[in-house]
Amino acid sequence: IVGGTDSSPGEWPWQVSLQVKLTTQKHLCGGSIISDRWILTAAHCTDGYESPNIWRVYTGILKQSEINEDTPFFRVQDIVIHPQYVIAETGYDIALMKLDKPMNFTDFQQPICLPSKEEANTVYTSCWVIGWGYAKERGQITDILQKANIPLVSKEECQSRYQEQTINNKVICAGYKEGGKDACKGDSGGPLSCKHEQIWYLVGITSWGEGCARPELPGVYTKVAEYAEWILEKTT
Ligand SMILES: Cc1c(O)cccc1C(=O)Nc1cccc2ccc(C(=N)N)cc12
Repeated sequence: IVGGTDSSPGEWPWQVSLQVKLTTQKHLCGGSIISDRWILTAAHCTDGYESPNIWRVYTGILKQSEINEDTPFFRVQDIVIHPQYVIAETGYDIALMKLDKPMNFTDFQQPICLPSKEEANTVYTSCWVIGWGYAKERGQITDILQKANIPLVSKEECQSRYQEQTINNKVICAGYKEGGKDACKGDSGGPLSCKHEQIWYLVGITSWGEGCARPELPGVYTKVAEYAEWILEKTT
């Protein structure tokens, strides 16, 4: 996250760190808890890492430095990638990870609400992007989970900024005209969480953007409400 601030323990209990263990282990992406066995993330996070066995899901974590050989994690039993996904910029950047066993919900790990298809045109006024991703374009993974509140941007404004891509109703854009606050590499797959009538909803999944936090170049997020049926079909 560029231009963010440190999160507090338990502030974003649905946020997970998705890590890959090969010869070494590293944080690759964020993700969101949506039930006791399912994590929602971005399909592009699995590019080149399609095998469920190499993934480790860390829940209830605030700092990456909390993670060591003794830190408990969930294994991944199954990865479900949207069938129409090709690359982030052309959409359908959504994937599900099924955990090897159900998690117990606590103050530090619990699900976020999915918006329904009917709520696809709700006007959200308080949205936050969260993650351990780069704090600048040529950056690195941060230790403490970062948060930044970002205003949503209309589809028309977003399309005018990205002439080479198609900005349709299945994505949602967020950013400041002057830049400065945005998601970045390593935040992918994480939530764009919006509070509406005292309830938090998973409105977007961090997907792509030209650079990070550049003026007039908003972040592009998979619009979760457009995939409510697909998610229910795959997880029930
Ligand atoms: C290509 C690239 C890097 O190599 C390093 C950092 C950023 C980039 C880049 O252009 N964009 C990005 C690459 C990977 C994931 C990204 C996620 C969000 C955003 C966003 N602005 N909301 C930009 C991303």
